[in-house]
Amino acid sequence: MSFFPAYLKLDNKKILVVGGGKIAGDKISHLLDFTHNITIIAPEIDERVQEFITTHSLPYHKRSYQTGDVEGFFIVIVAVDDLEVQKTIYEECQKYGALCNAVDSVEYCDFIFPSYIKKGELIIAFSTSGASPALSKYLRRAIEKLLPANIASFLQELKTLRATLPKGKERMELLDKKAKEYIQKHFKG
Ligand SMILES: C[C@@]1(CC(=O)O)c2cc3[nH]c(cc4nc(cc5[nH]c(cc(n2)[C@H]1CCC(=O)O)[C@@](C)(CC(=O)O)[C@@H]5CCC(=O)O)C(CC(=O)O)=C4CCC(=O)O)c(CCC(=O)O)c3CC(=O)O
Ligand SMILES: NC(=O)C1=CN([C@@H]2O[C@H](COP(=O)(O)OP(=O)(O)OC[C@H]3O[C@@H](n4cnc5c(N)ncnc54)[C@H](O)[C@@H]3O)[C@@H](O)[C@H]2O)C=CC1
Repeated sequence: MSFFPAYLKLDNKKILVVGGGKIAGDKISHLLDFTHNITIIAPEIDERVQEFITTHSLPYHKRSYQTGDVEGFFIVIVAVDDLEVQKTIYEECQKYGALCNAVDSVEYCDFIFPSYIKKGELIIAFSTSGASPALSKYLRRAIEKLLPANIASFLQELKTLRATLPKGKERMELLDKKAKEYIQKHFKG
């Protein structure tokens, strides 16, 4: 079965990152686009992770993972270089009902990170279901180049129109027409 693409609301949801190396840094930098509610547990951390902790006042516990640490977290990212630790934490997540992402094995993932483009409120995500993260990355870069420079502000314009005009057939037709014309103009579709 493939992964279901969903966009999660992270307000008031606690996230735990276990590990503080290069990959933990990558995951934290992506999470920071969406939330600052991130706790880190790791005996050693890279300079970049230290910078994230300092800049965003993230709670950091300088130690190895201990049984029960996942309790109270909505999402847990296991960015350690040890598959046994990933398996143990994944199993604990199942027990405590936390969503687990293990960076070394799709088998221990309840969800996986997509590659994404964020332009204001437009978020385009790419996933290969774990088959080729590199393909996700290069596809993201290629698609990003095709996007009109003003797409975020155009989206904002549509959002405002949508919020101010009364709901109904007229609003629906106007928004559809504006979106269609914009896409046709920029993509010759
Ligand atoms: C399953 C998943 C789980 C997860 O991490 O959530 C996962 C797993 C693994 N990645 C590995 C390797 C690489 N990962 C990247 C890059 C990214 N990896 C990301 C996501 C994911 N990686 C999830 C699936 C995504 C999908 O479905 O496409 C991205 C998209 C998003 C992000 O990191 O936030 C981000 C690009 C961000 C961007 O720039 O847009 C690169 C390239 C690079 O670093 O430049 C390489 C080397 C090239 C290669 O292998 O392709 C390895 C092997 C490790 C080893 O060999 O030692 C595993 C483990 C395994 O495969 O078992
Ligand atoms: N999913 C992805 O996108 C990718 C995943 N990987 C995988 O990610 C893993 C991590 O890679 P790096 O960050 O480069 O490794 P790293 O060696 O830089 O960092 C490992 C971190 O885990 C911490 N750690 C180790 N045992 C721990 C424990 N019991 N409790 C808490 N923290 C612990 C260490 O202190 C360190 O901060 C590797 O196994 C690699 O194969 C690699 C490339 C991409």
